[in-house]
Amino acid sequence: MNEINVYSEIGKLKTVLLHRPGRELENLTPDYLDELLFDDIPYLKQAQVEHDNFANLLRSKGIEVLYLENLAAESLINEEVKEQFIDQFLYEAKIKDDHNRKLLKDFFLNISDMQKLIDLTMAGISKSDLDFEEDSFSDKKERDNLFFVAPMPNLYFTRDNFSSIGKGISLNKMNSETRNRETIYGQYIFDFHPRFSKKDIPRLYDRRAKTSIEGGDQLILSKEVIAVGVSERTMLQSVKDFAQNIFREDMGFKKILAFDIGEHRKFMHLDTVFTMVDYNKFTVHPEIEDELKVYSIIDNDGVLETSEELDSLENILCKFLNLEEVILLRCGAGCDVTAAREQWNDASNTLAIAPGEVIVYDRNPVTNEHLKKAGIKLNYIPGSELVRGRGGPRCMSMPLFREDI
Ligand SMILES: NC(=O)NCCC[C@H](N)C(=O)O
Repeated sequence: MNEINVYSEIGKLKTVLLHRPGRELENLTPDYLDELLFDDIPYLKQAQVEHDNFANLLRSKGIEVLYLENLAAESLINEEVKEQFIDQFLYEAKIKDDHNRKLLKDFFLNISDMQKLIDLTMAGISKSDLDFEEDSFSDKKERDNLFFVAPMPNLYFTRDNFSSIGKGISLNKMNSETRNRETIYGQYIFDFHPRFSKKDIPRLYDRRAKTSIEGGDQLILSKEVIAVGVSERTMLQSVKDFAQNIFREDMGFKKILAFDIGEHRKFMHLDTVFTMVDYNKFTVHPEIEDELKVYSIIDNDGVLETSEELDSLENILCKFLNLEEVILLRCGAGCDVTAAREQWNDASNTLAIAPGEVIVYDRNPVTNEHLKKAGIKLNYIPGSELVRGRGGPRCMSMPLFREDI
């Protein structure tokens, strides 16, 4: 059996990957918020309560919930792999000072519990955690820094650093340094984890690529069509490279739609403004509709053909998904102020767990009511702390297996 099977956005969800927020959130401080892509510092205890509630809801629907941190720990299968991981982790954490790199390496090597080791690499290591000689820093920037190793607070957005697509995975090159460090866990899971490493899972993108692509921009609209956002995080060139790899693997995907949503922090990925909730129903943030440009990319005998689609979003979706009608459910239900506020709080970032059934934050009542009136079944989760990282149910989950529709 394949471990990865994702040919839609809405097929019944069977297995999903989460990351329970950990101490990395407590290593957020005001001076680092911008660099670490956060708007505020969540209260960890409450964020964990909210996240556990999300995981329990998924389990109550019969969905297998896996945790990134557990898979990563289980991937350090022997001392050799452990040491290779530590070396690569420290290299990517840019510990320039040889002396401190050696001390940190010894510190990590001495941890025999792999879970503890992984959790620490995620949380980061502050200067107050370890008793190192400050004077040994040659570089002023390193001396002034609060951390030896910076935390990775965005890990609970498992949607972004790699994506399951068809039977393959796109191990993404992230746009920011902080998020690109996260992709090391996916690398070790797919190289070494007993459940995933032996399955010949096709690789659809390389985390060392030159241009970035992020999972929040990758949406599987049908078994033939993938939408990819061209955004603050994903370049058109990356979409073309990704398309080439998709067509090479011959998994049945025939068309890539590149949705150019512009570069904005408030909607950094396509899934913050557009998600699929049923066979012919989509959430959409009205602010993107006027500016949106859509390009279709197909494979013509080994050569990519790209053309701009000059039509409304509805008509483009009808055409490419072979549908008679599509319904766009606008965030804020027609009110621009509500749309702006609720989109900021991830009202359009729904996670479909079956056709017509989604998980949403309870804090967006207007958009939620609009979806409900359109016949969508809603499951609510609280997210007052989780939302401070700017992501909703879709951002916080990576489906590994969906039933085909
Ligand atoms: N798919 C998503 O939109 N994920 C949310 C990512 C939020 C995170 N703070 C980031 O800026 O990358």
